[in-house]
Amino acid sequence: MSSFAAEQAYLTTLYQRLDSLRDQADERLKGILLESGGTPQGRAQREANRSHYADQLAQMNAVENGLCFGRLDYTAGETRYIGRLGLSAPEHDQDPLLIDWRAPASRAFYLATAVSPDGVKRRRHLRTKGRKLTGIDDEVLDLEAGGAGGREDVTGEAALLSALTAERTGRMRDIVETIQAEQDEIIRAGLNGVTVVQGGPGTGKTAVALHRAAYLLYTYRAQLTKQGVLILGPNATFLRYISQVLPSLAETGVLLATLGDMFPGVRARATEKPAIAAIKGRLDMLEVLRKAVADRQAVPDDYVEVDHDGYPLRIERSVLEDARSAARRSERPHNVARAIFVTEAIHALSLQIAERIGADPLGGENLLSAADLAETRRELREDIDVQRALFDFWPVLTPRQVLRDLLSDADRLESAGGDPLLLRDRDARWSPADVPLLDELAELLGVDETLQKRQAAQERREAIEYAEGVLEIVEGSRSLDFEDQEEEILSAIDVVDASAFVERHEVIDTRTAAERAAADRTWVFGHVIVDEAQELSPMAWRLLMRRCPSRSMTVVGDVAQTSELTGATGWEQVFEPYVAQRWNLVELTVNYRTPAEVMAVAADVLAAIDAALQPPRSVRSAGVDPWALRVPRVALGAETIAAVRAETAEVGEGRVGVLVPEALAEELGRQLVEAVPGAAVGEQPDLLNQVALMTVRQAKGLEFDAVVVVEPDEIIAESPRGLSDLYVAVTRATRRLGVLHSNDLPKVLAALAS
Ligand SMILES: Nc1ncnc2c1ncn2[C@@H]1O[C@H](COP(=O)(O)OP(=O)(O)OP(=O)(O)O)[C@@H](O)[C@H]1O
Repeated sequence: MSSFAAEQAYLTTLYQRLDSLRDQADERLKGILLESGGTPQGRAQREANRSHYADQLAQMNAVENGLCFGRLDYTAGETRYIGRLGLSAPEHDQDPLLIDWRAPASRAFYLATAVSPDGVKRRRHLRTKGRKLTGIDDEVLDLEAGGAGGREDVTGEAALLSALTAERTGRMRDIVETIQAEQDEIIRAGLNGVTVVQGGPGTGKTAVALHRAAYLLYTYRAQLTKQGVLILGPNATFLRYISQVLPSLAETGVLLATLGDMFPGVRARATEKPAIAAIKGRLDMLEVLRKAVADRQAVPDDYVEVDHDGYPLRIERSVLEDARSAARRSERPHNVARAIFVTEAIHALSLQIAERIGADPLGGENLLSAADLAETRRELREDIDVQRALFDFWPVLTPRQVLRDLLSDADRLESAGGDPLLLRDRDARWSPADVPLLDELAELLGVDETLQKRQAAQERREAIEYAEGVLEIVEGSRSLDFEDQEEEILSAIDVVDASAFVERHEVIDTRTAAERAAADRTWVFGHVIVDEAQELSPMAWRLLMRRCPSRSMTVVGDVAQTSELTGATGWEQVFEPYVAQRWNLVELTVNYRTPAEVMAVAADVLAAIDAALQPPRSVRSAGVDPWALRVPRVALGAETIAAVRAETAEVGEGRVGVLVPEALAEELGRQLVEAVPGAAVGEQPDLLNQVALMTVRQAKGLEFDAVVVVEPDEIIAESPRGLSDLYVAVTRATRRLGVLHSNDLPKVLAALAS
């Protein structure tokens, strides 16, 4: 049999095995779905089994394409097949049919080279379409057996180049078939500690981050399935761009989010001026927020008077000041310390009343007993007017309320020491830079647990009430009157039955850790991965560190691409405050995206950002020179359309990205859509369209077969980090780069001027 036929036969065996395992899981799942009743534990176990088989099925469905992509032949005669999933043989004592790419036994597939073959004689890449084998690429690694050939710095060169030159689709693909050695090292690093991956554009940072998530979930499954893994990306368009990678690797338990999603209940998507976002991102905001909360703990100029028990009761400033000092001294969050404030104030007021009504007319000791005083305190506590007055001086606050009030009220802002530039409309939508502020406020305010407990008790009471109603219908008996106190409920009804009923009917939480984490501000993740990490502000880092007290993190980024004004220009400044020196820096040096011709242009821009920075080395040339075209300003729209048409013709099914200055985005977008219906423009362009026009900020992390950069000098001028923006823009291309300009070409692009 030819080796092609033999490999096809093996693939067929693998798919048959996959089908049979899938049928088994399907049968079991159906069986479970038919079961009902049982004890609460039994139901919980059933739910666990259900989700186990459902996950298995989802995984097996996900790996249908590219199930097996590699084979290793060892000098000792052994052969291993590598794939997206491990497949055991039908007989338990036989070797596995397929080894998961993440298993230690697969490692040689990514690392073995002719110089250090690690016992591997031949690495074979299998190319497939559906269940059919379409091609085989072999690398002989045993120098004595036949010589290596090809390049020493990449593994699986043919397969790699075919992946890199493939047309883009608007969605990132997994790279599991061609992970390179320097990437593999990072993907398989241990779970603990902070790993910072610094790498130039196109070095595979995003790819590495995603494959690392898949690796960690495979290797530390029990721990991470419970706690979940968070991947934080720069914006929603980017998250959509990467959204297919983990499912194609059969992993779904990861929360993909932007900073704007990190405060449950808020979807912060509003855009704002970079300068405003920068103010919000600086650590000075901490003091402003502290002051804003303290300002809510106000006292009257003199006193307030309320009606208590038919008499006027004066609440003096000094009473409130003392109560406030006691509450502040506790250093508890505002809503938690409120109980102290109220207790202290009530105590002082009760003494005031005692003075009035218990004074001995003969000048002796106060006539009120301790019990009388306690009764007075109870009455004060229950007096709605007193409650209201105290609420005004120490209200229960929510983060949204405090931040909205602060940012929309010039007096509050000034009093808190906030920059007047922050002032905005009261009904303005939340922006991503607001989220760390909301989170910080949530910490400063805390949650009044008595309130929370009361709410939980109330919910349970309602459930019992409902259960009791159901039992009542069943028994055709008594009606009940519920009081506020739970104890009273306990004595009033046969709670054992009703609460047992509630328990039995409580919904078992079937959400994954990722889903539960998304709804819980205080969720602590097992691992946090941050992409485009250079953009995060110091305030945003504080939020993230709270979500990851174990500091088990992978942070990928490029300090030369920083756009945000409070973004990082060095990694020390980010991590020093949290982990001192205990973080690990690794670098990626090879650019897989951008061909050498384009990278030569980018290198000049990089040199202008910082002469000490080295551009990553391109792994290939495209054979096409980047172009620049000077056009009259009035013809910019028409010329952009013409360039888009020309580039579209060049890239076949591939994608064309038009990157424009912020100030021109709307107008050029409008003209483009008129001429090229379906072109993606606006705040969240749909990358599945063949042509997309956006600002550089939106294009962070994305790539296109052809990129047209419009008015580069304006891109530079728009921001103090304009050169970094231009660097990002020119490095988005996988094949072709063009520049349209009506003004002079910026000096950094002089190489294009010929
Ligand atoms: N080992 C690999 N095999 C195949 N393709 C790869 C490999 N590494 C990277 N790529 C491809 O190179 C391109 C760039 O990768 P990626 O987007 O992860 O880079 P990046 O470092 O995050 O870039 P940027 O900083 O510009 O956002 C992607 O299309 C990715 O699929």
